[in-house]
Amino acid sequence: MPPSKPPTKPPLSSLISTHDFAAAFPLAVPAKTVAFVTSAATDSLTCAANKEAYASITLRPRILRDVSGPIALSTTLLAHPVRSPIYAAPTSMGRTVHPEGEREIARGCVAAGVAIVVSTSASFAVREVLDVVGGRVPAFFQLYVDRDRHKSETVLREAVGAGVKGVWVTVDAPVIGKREADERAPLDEVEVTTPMSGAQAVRDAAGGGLGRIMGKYVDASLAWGDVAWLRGCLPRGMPVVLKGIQTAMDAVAAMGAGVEGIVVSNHGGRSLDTSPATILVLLELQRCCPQIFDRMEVFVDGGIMRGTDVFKALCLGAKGVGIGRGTLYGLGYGEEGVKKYIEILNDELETTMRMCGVTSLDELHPGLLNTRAVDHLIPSTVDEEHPFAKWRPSKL
Ligand SMILES: Cc1cc2nc3c(=O)[nH]c(=O)nc-3n(C[C@H](O)[C@H](O)[C@H](O)COP(=O)(O)O)c2cc1C
Ligand SMILES: CCCCC(=O)C(=O)O
Repeated sequence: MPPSKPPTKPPLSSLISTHDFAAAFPLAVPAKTVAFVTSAATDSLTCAANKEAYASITLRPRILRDVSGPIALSTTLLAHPVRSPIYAAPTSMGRTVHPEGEREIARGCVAAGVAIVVSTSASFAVREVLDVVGGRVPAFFQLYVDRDRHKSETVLREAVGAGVKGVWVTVDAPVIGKREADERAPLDEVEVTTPMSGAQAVRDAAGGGLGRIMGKYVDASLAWGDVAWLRGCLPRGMPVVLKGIQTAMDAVAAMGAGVEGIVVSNHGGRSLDTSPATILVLLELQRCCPQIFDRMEVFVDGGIMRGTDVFKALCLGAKGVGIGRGTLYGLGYGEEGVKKYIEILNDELETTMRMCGVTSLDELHPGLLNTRAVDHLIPSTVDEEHPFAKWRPSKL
């Protein structure tokens, strides 16, 4: 028998859903890249829960409301106009997927008219990515704070100088999560450098985990008081967003710290396994601290695979919806793939809106959802009366 030919990736024209992109990804990139991108922390329960929780919330479609007119998906993110609330969440080391990495993601975002968030651990310097953007869509900078704060200050100066519209500080990864598939996959298949963090991909005694090795610079001492330090590094008026809020208590604390936005995120389940699905955290914020939605922009990411998922997040108050792995699945097909991935979600969102009797984003509200199946999972208060807030370890 002749050796069987390795399967080749299907043509872009044949992909019609985000699931098609996810299935094609392993055929488009090296095995190490698949392990790095698709892996999640320990048992991947949160990664799965992010998706499953969307399925547990059902829609309450309204009928006979003349939805023949155009659908308006355009909105603003931190006051910057975009064609859709969907944006490219920050993802590191884009060159593991495509030689042009984040620059190619940027081209896809420009073509789709959506915002991009550039990671500190991008494969290109922030200016090289923003050169591609050319001011045509808003670009934000995701900051991992370096243990050497001078390095962070330099990177922030470069990001501001390059023209980013805000800084998103990641707060759900004081250390990088334990991703076993990434740890096990040999490191020698990919060449990785991250110019802004200056990290080197060198295997160590713990394994070949790209995320862990490249994330060693991240400062675990980061604390609430550092919001003032960050403000001091930025020009007046530059928005600050905390990425990785997972409880109403911290959402309220973020409001108290005076930031302009938060991202409800668990890093796509890559940080702490068994942390709650992000759509449930969004529901918790609606129940426990609805005032925050008037004071800050609330974004969400994690597990979004369908227009109905986007719709549910927007109904629960999200101003924007981030796509992490999906952007990289699209990147497997270059700029066109990124654009198509976003447009598939836009099309599905439009269909969902018409079916639910609405034609513009400002008509979305929680009443279009039935959350009964998950209500028992939602903590109901943020104050000290809450049993979790009172809980202390009985044995120290
Ligand atoms: C390969 C990969 C790299 C990532 N790198 C970063 C990063 O550098 N900074 C960050 O804040 N989040 C990072 N994330 C997390 C994403 O911003 C986002 O929170 C997450 O992927 C959303 O979940 P989803 O993949 O299910 O869409 C990364 C995610 C992936 C999959
Ligand atoms: C560079 C550190 C890790 C990047 C990251 O955030 C991720 O892989 O999820």
